[in-house]
Amino acid sequence: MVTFEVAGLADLIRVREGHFRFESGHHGTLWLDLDSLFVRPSVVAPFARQLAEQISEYSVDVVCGPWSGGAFLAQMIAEQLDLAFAYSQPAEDHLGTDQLYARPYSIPTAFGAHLAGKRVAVVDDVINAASAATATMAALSAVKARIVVVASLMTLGQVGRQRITELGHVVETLQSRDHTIWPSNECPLCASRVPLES
Ligand SMILES: O=P(O)(O)OC[C@H]1O[C@H](OP(=O)(O)OP(=O)(O)O)[C@H](O)[C@@H]1O
Repeated sequence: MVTFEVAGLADLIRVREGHFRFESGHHGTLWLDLDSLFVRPSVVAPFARQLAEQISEYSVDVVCGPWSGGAFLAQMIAEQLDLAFAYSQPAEDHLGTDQLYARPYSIPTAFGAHLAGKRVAVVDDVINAASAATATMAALSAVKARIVVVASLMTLGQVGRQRITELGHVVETLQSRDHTIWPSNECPLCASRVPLES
């Protein structure tokens, strides 16, 4: 079942069980309600501080996260380490399909202009399939930034973490939770005709 390594973080995140399709196009059984995580920044701040400590080992210039949860966390960590901040934004379309990793992200021009040659930490509140994190990494590469670490408060399962590792990057996290995800054509819930949750 669940192993939460950092006391208290679990209490901030409500988990729903069911049959879900994620931004990556994968299907899986857990949906984390992250919308309320940043309602009170002072509650998340101790966890952000702990992740900031891990990131500080990598001589980072800029902390960058995908909009929106990753960006909120990136801004907190950038402030705590007195570093620059940037965020990536997802394309408006490319939602709700089973095609894997189809949603591109981009860096807003005002932030991208300062990223060439900089050492960047990519942070996300949660890494599941790593759709947001790896699309952010591609967007950072497009503006010639150098990714030196990828970090999250929590990783779910192995698929996303493995994808980042295969791209040659280190993942730092505070805690991990089991989660199995599948491409839609391998999803046992689809095979059992369990409807997707909205
Ligand atoms: O590793 P992944 O499979 O990409 O999943 C993790 C992403 O999902 C959540 O974002 P969400 O899509 O819910 O958008 P939000 O941050 O705007 O709530 C979370 O904030 C991560 O960015």
